Amino acid sequence: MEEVFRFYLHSKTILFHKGLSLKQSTVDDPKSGYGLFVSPSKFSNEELDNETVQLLRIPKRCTFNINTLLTILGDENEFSSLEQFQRTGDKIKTTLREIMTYPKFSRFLTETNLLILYFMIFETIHDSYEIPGSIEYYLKNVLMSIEVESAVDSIENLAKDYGHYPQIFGLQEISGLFKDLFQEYLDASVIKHLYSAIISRCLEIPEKSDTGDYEFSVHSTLVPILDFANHENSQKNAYFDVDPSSNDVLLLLNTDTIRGKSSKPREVFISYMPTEDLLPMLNTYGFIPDFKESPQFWTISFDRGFLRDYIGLDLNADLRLFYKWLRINPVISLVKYEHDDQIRWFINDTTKELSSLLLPFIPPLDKAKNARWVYDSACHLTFTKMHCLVNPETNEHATLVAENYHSLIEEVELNGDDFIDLPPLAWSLHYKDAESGCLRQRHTDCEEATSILQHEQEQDTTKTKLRFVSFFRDFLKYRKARIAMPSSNSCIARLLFEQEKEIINDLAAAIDNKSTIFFSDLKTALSAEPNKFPPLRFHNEHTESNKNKDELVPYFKDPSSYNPDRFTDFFQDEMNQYAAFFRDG
Ligand SMILES: C[S@@+](CC[C@H](N)C(=O)[O-])C[C@H]1O[C@@H](n2cnc3c(N)ncnc32)[C@H](O)[C@@H]1O
Repeated sequence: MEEVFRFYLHSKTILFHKGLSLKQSTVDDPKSGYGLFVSPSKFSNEELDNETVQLLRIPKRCTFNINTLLTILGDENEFSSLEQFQRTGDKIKTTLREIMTYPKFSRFLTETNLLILYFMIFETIHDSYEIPGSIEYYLKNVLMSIEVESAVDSIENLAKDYGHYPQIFGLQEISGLFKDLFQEYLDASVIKHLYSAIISRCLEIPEKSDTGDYEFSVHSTLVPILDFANHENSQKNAYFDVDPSSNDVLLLLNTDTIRGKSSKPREVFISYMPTEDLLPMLNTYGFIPDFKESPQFWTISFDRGFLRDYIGLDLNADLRLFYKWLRINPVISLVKYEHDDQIRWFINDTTKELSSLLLPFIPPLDKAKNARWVYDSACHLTFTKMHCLVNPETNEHATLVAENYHSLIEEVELNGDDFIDLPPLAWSLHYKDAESGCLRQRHTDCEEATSILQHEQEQDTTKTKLRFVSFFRDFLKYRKARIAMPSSNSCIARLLFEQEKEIINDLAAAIDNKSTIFFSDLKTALSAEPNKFPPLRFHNEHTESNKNKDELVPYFKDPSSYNPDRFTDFFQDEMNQYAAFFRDG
């Protein structure tokens, strides 16, 4: 890699500070590879008087993002002849046109994926077609030559144990897409290598727009040489920025990190992720940073099968169906934190999403006499009733309408999606009316339920959390057994399993020893927030469980004899609320 450094240094396209060099990283992790270094003695006193000093200036035309690639490929001067320029251009156009016809392609259209797609095309055609020199050099000597491993390398096996993590599931889908598109031309290992090399080196680089005064857009970009800077939040001494006058990318060193220090070379560190969310870091960069002083996060995604089979709650249907109908993301944030000289994992109950996850754990009303939530296994008849009232002309075919709703609901309940895209008319909430104190029941969505129950949630927080902790302890036991025999022994899988075991052991011990489990009980402010939760998983081609057909409610029950008042005191309100759905349907 030193040769690559020398190549760019001598090419004079990129401006280097004379104190900058490339060496093996000082980070004690076999994944750390090469890193950038500065020699403090090479900085003048004048430079050290400033807050920052420029280590690299990389002109926009030397970087690779979707816009710069189009500019390079559209420039005839980048090719040896007009004929070569046209030949390559035509080949790329036809290849892209074919790829666009791939049925699932639009689902994966992100800037990073397009960038990967272009480089895969370059790798496929570079033996027979001319590729502009700057692209070919970077592809051959950087992307294809570096050592890299990300979760995509062992994704098929990882997905067996972690497929319920949306990030792993998503990676499996995208890796399947690139495999489908390029397996005829490239080895599976090359496809994975190129994918990992690009995602681990891409940076979100701002670019000043030509139009607005201070308008910037951000692009997923590969930046030669800057992409050798390693991540270390606790020793971060540099950052990248853009020169708004030229859109050149700059690497800037904070001079206080070298001022008055020994003349020994120091590694340059930037931050890939200011708040360390460990699964995305492992997925993208293939390593998990050591815990220093800042909190680290992990978002647990509950196994959908565990939710389906869990019997510890007094629900008359499974927890998976509850979360699906109410569109609740079955995930919970955890935080690794140092408290009383102990570093361990806590449940991060500072997120607003937790109240939705806890909805099914709110204790029953009146000492268990009244279930809090009731599932209506004949809810297709509520759908039918509303449908026929909104569309009176369908009344005479009510049985047929019921039959249709029955099959639709059966399908959406059993598919692999995390949510059901229908009005939430399957679960009925039982609650005490805040004003009258009377018992009421109604169908609600998650927001409505959270707001209705806010008062009770506050009163019953301790009981609700206790019920959740009991569920969570069972979940930890289930996961411990589940990952006892990992289905992959790749390096990434080992890191992932070790990390999950650490989490399970910490939290199981805390629960068993009655130590603090919830972060809020530490009575201290959390200095960082976790990243946004991963999206709900969408996997409707897959059937999750095969319920015994005998268990299913027959659809032929006479719709006219069905009385929805058994489940709601607000039938008319609900019908008005969802009328548009039934009218459209
Ligand atoms: C943008 S590249 C940085 C240059 C890279 N070290 C190389 O040799 O090409 C990102 C990769 O560097 C490694 N890396 C960066 N920071 C690291 C750290 N703190 N610990 C371990 N590996 C790190 C990971 O392999 C990551 O995927």
